Amino acid sequence: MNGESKDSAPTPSFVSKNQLVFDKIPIVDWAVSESDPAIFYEQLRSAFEDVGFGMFINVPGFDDEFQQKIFAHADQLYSKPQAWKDAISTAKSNALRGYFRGDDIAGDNKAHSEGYRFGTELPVPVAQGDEEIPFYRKLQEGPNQWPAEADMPGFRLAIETLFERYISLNLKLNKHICTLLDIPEAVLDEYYTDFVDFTSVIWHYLPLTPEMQATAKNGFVKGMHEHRDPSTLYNCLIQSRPGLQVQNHAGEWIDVPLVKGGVVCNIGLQLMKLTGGKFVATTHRVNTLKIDKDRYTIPYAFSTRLEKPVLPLPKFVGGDAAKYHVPPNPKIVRLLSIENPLVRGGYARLTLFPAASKKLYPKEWAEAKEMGIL
Ligand SMILES: O=C(O)CCC(=O)C(=O)O
Ligand SMILES: [Fe+2]
Repeated sequence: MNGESKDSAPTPSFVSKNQLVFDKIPIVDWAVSESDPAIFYEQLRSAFEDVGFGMFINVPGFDDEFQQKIFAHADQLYSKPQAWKDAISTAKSNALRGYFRGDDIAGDNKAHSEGYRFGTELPVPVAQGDEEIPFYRKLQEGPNQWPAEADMPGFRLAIETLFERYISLNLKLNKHICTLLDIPEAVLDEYYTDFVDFTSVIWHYLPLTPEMQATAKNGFVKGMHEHRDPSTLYNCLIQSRPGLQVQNHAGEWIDVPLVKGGVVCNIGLQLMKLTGGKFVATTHRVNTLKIDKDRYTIPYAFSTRLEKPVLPLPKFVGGDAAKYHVPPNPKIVRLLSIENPLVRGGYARLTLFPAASKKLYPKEWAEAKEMGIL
């Protein structure tokens, strides 16, 4: 049994006393946000408080036709020869921008996926005098590696259009979250940088083969390891096929369905902390056993200010709102116990992209292994 499956087996201590044991992902209908706010906010509350995930429908700009065009670009990208993809490898970018494989790493961290990572277009950080640039800044700041336009006509424009639409969704969702929590919008704004700092990946999950099937443990073949999103308030994602699973508060894995034109949004650990546990960051994974054809997903999240410690807001101090939610994965508990938000954020990023970070940050990767967070 490998470490991952040991961690994913439900243990008797992982039973929530006060949290709804959900068996499906709530629908949040953006179309009723204006016509019937009471219904909308109840849907949003249930998604973020009871489950930690919502399937958002009727989000402007995310219709199925648009999403299919984006997935066609992803399909074209991943159909390119391996050497072409390796030419834009994350191995050339300290900020882990570009292409990487999740399956060229041995052991527990091997995942049946490849990815292409983006962030805010920024220069590589330059050291002043004899100052050392810390690893968490190197991981955060740098330029993207776009493919040549002639190789992938229209790709950059389409992906940047998607990012613009995600920005608009995030800005509106921030407002709705503040309304739901009954806090001024400025409170949330303080956790963001002055410019839009974001992280996004185009994931390609490889379809199940008999060889992969033979490695199944506890009904799981690793597309992505189980985790909670560490360094974001929340995350939004479009998907071309099912495969994502969310762990309910009794330890069972619930499939996230494919809803055409839907956007999956889930709470990250930062927002859980900020709300004293009122909003719940829920463990999730991608199970290749559920994937019979190539699956593409594109998550997108605003990054929070690296240096700003995230503590429960005054109205959530005391944990009255906090539900009893025992994190099931000891690796996540160890990650969360790192005090310094900068270092914790850096390690969090390493754990999300182990295949890419092992090569670029061997020292920090070995440390993370040693600390038991990888
Ligand atoms: O691709 C998916 O379905 C999940 C991705 C995810 O959980 C992540 O990027 O944090
Ligand atoms: Fe995630």
